[in-house]
Amino acid sequence: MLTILADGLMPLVDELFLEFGTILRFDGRMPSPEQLAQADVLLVRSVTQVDAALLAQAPKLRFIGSATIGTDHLDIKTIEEKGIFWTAAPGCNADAVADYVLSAVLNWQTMTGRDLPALTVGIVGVGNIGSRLSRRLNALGVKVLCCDPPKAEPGFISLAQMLPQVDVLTLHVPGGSATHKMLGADTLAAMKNGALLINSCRGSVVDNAALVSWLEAGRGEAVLDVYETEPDFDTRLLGLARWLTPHIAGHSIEGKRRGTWMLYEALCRHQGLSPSGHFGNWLPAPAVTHVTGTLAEVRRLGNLVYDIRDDDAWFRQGLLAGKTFDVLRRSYPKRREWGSLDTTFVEDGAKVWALASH
Ligand SMILES: NC(=O)C1=CN([C@@H]2O[C@H](COP(=O)(O)OP(=O)(O)OC[C@H]3O[C@@H](n4cnc5c(N)ncnc54)[C@H](O)[C@@H]3O)[C@@H](O)[C@H]2O)C=CC1
Ligand SMILES: O=C(O)C(=O)[C@H](O)COP(=O)(O)O
Repeated sequence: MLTILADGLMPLVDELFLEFGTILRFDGRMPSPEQLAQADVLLVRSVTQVDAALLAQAPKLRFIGSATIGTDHLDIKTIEEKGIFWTAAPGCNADAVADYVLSAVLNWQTMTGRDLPALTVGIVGVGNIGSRLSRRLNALGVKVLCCDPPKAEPGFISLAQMLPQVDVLTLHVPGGSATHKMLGADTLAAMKNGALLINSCRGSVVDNAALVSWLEAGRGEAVLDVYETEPDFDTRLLGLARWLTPHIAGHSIEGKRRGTWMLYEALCRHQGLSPSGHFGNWLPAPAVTHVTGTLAEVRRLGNLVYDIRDDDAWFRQGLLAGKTFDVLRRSYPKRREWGSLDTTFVEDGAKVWALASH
């Protein structure tokens, strides 16, 4: 029997992992030394740094699973040197992040009175999130430019080519040394005047000091979910950024459950077992059933499923009330994905399907 040590906010842990042994839960960013000393399996979120210091306290550890897309909180070199198996959950909450960015783009476009087909959006990092976003924006008739040098697909362009052309620049690259401060004073200066920068990947990708100067100079606008200083929050951004959220772009119910399910499947494989059941059993019922409408109503429906402005207001009010970044993340309201809508569209259903599916 295994001792499984899991982040207290991870859903479905008891339901899926009890068959493997005993479950211990931890709250906050770090498990206690006593818990680590007992753990055979460690299940974490992005807030737990799995580094040499943590591993030194966990001599029995054989399996590490992170219910996240990003892996920059895992010291993979040290984990592998110790012969510990590790895995993450690629794509688990990609739809939720695509919903987040779509809401930012559509509400910003309405607010600034720009014409949707005249908008050019640049996507940097065209993996699980970037490609879903590209499909949705294309379905709405928005011009999309893509930058992803590791993929180097035909038609993709460099960041330097993209910066002066786009009205919206949205970042979807992994964190880590290769993308550290990819957006700094020079790159920001190369963007169009009045452009919108969206960062929902990792805070380390944007140089915070350069961003603050760029915003103070009135050169452009920003929508931010992640911060270089996280979990500390630079309060100057409150008066400078258009919409701010506390690293919740991927926090849908579906995305979180999918993340735990992917770790469960990986532990089954690691133990030579077959998963019992399938993920569909754990999906919540559709949020809204049988919506009928036209493509013109996509915007209204989009805000019904997810409206970034509500999360911005909730975050600002929480900070004003003295709550910390981490406390707010822990109390994030329940949120569904576009895919939870059961829609029947009377006009151009194919386009709407592209928005709601991956
Ligand atoms: N704010 C939030 O709640 C969430 C944030 N994320 C972040 O978003 C990131 C992206 O997620 P996915 O799309 O699922 O990852 P992915 O691994 O599917 O795609 C990342 C893409 O970035 C590309 N890339 C790498 N270096 C690049 C560079 N220098 N320039 C341009 N492209 C580059 C890769 O080739 C790849 O296609 C994650 O690594 C994670 O850090 C993910 C989920 C939730
Ligand atoms: O998946 C990722 O990568 C993320 O950034 C997560 O969505 C962050 O969520 P938690 O670590 O709070 O689960």
